[in-house]
Amino acid sequence: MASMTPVEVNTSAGTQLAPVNIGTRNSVLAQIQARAVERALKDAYPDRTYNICPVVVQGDRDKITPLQQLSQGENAKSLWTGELESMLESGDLDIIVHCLKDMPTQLPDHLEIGAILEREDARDALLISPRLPKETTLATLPHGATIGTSSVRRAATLRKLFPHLTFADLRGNVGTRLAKLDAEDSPYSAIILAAAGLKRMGLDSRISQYLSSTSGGMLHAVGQGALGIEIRKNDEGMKEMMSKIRCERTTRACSAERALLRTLEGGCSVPIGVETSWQGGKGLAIGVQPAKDYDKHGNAVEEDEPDVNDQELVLRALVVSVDGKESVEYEATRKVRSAEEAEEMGRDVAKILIEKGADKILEKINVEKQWAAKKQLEELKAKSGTS
Ligand SMILES: NCc1[nH]cc(CCC(=O)O)c1CC(=O)O
Repeated sequence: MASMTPVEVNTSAGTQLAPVNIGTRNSVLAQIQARAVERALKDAYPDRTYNICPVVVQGDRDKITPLQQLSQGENAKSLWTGELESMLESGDLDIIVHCLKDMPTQLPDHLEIGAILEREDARDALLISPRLPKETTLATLPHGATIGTSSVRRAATLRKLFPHLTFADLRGNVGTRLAKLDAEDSPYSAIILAAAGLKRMGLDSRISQYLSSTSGGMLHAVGQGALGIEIRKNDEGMKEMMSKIRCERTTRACSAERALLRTLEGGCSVPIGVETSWQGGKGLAIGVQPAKDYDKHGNAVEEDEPDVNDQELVLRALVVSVDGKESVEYEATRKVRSAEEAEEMGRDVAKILIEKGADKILEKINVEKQWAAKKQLEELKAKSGTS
C-alpha cells in the first residue's frame, strides 16, 4: 500500500487521485481534531477524497503503569505516536493529526511536521467539583483540597504558587476525567485540563477559571492548543497540501516553544511552562497585544490581526522543581521573521534559563525519575514472584 506519491486509481468516472488517509488516535477529541483537519483540506482541495483512520495506540491501552514510568527512555517516543508513525512510514497513512503538545521534539528520521494549524486556546483550565461553588478559583479552593492531574508541570507550578493544595494522579481521556471529578465519591475537588480540548468538545461551560501568567500564574505546555500534522519527508504532494492549511503565526510561536523544550531536553512530562504572545505591529508598538484576546466567557475576540512580520514575539518560560520550591523564569521579546528565527529565539531563552539554574532543577528531576522507575520495576518483579 506504500504511496510515496499520490496513486492514480482507475474508476468508472475516470482517473482519480487515491484518498488521503488521515491517521488519528481513536479518542473522541482526537477524532474531532482529525475532522477539523479534513475540513480544512477539503476547503483547499475539494476534489480530493479523504479517509479518517482511527488507531488505538499504546498510551490509550495501558492505563495502569504510571505515565512517568511509561514515558521513560525509548518508550517516550512511541507511547502516543509509535503505531501511527509506523503506518505513516509504510504508506498506510498519508498524514497523522496530533495534538502538537504530544509530539516529541525529535521525530523519526524520515518523518517531519508538515503543518501546524491555527492555535485554539493555549491555556490550562480549572474545573470544579459540582459540590463546590462554580465561581471557585485556585486561590479560593479550601485548604488541603485535592487537584486531579497527572501532569508534572501542572502540579509543580501549583505547588509553588498554592502550597495549600494537594495533588493526586488522574488519567484517562477528557470524558473519563470529567466523570471522575463528578463521581459522588470523587477524591478530587478540582481538575486541570487544557482549555483547547474542552472547547473542541463543546465542554467549555464546565470551566471555572482560565489559567495564565496573569490568572493563577500558570504557564501552559509547549505546543498546547495547536494541531501538528506529521508527514513523510519525501512526500512532495502532501507538503504542497500542508502549505495551504498551515498558520504562520502559530508555526512561529510553537517553533520557539519546541526549540526551547528541545534545548532543555525535556519530554512532555517535565515541568516546563511557556506562554507566547505577539505585540506591536500596525503602529501599535506600545502596549502588549496578546496572540488572542478573550472576552469574559473565555471566547477569542476576533479582530484584524496586524502582519506577523511587523510584530514581536513574546516568549515567557518557567522551569520549576517537582516540589515547587525552586524555579527559574524568563521572558524575551524579539522580531522573528521565520520559523527558523523563532527556533533560534527558543534556544536562546533556553540557554538563559540554564544560566539561571534550570539545568540543576532538571538534572535532579531526571535522577529522581530514574530512581522511581527502578523502584517500580523491583516492586513489579517482587509481586510477580520473579527476582
Ligand atoms: N496531555 C494530554 C493532552 N494532549 C493534548 C490535549 C488537549 C489539548 C491540546 O490540544 O493541547 C491533552 C489533554 C489535556 O492536557 O487536558
